Amino acid sequence: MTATVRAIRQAMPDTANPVVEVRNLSKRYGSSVEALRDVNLSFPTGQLISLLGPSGCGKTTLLKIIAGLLPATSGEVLVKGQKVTAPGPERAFVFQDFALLPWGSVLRNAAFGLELRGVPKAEREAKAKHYIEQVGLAGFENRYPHELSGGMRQRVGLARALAVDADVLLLDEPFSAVDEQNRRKFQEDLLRLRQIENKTLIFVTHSIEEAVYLSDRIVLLSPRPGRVSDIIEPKISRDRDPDQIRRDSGYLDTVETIWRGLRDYAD
Ligand SMILES: Nc1ncnc2c1ncn2[C@@H]1O[C@H](COP(=O)(O)OP(=O)(O)OP(=O)(O)O)[C@@H](O)[C@H]1O
Repeated sequence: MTATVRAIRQAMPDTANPVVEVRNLSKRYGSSVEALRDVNLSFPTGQLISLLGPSGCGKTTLLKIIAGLLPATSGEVLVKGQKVTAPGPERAFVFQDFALLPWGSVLRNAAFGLELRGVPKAEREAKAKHYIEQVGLAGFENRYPHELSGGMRQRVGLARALAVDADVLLLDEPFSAVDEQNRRKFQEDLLRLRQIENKTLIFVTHSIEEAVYLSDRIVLLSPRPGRVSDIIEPKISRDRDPDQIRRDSGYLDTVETIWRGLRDYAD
């Protein structure tokens, strides 16, 4: 296949089949910090969408408001048409530090979201085992977090999020705490899981390359107060070798376009 990467700039986000809608969302911390201003977005079902923008532009704030972990100052978030007022079973949040229980085994940690929901032990462990296998940790069920590498801990966090069977996975810089090798491997795993699970994944990243490589859609936020400055859809045919994709001129052009847009905001 030729011309596999294409960047399309959209004047308006489309509204086809959105699972998450963000409407006129603004967020202030106290009276002095205006984190987000009038953000409007729609997140189509089954897509992988990244939030990209300069440090402090409100990416994590936006993710946490969608998760229901933080209240908006004004505006609203709808998930499957319902207004968000708190965390809910249709959303799972994967924290930057994976938030694992140090005293819990891999199995207990992966099943923890289900444990909180009161799912019986046998049922939650069967589900957790399935996802432990899916994320490549079969055989490590009885290990503890301190016995695992950063990349493996990250996988446990992902298994936990997958096990609760949420429609939307919210990932706050899921790749930041691991080395480059694990980062790339985890990226491939996310793409594979996305194909078989049909979840909507919304993730925060600082890496332009990563956003272009992984995303169906990239939301670019302006410096604080964060507003949507652009939405870019890198059209990538992922049936090729990852290295080939990363050498594709269209991929590189998209990275360059975004970099030029963000360069002025770099420290
Ligand atoms: N609890 C808080 N109280 C006051 N200000 C806050 C709080 N949380 C975040 N902020 C401020 O709000 C702004 C947005 O923060 P946020 O963490 O959402 O940005 P970000 O884009 O995720 O940043 P980074 O890329 O550096 O992780 C920043 O200026 C931050 O300092």
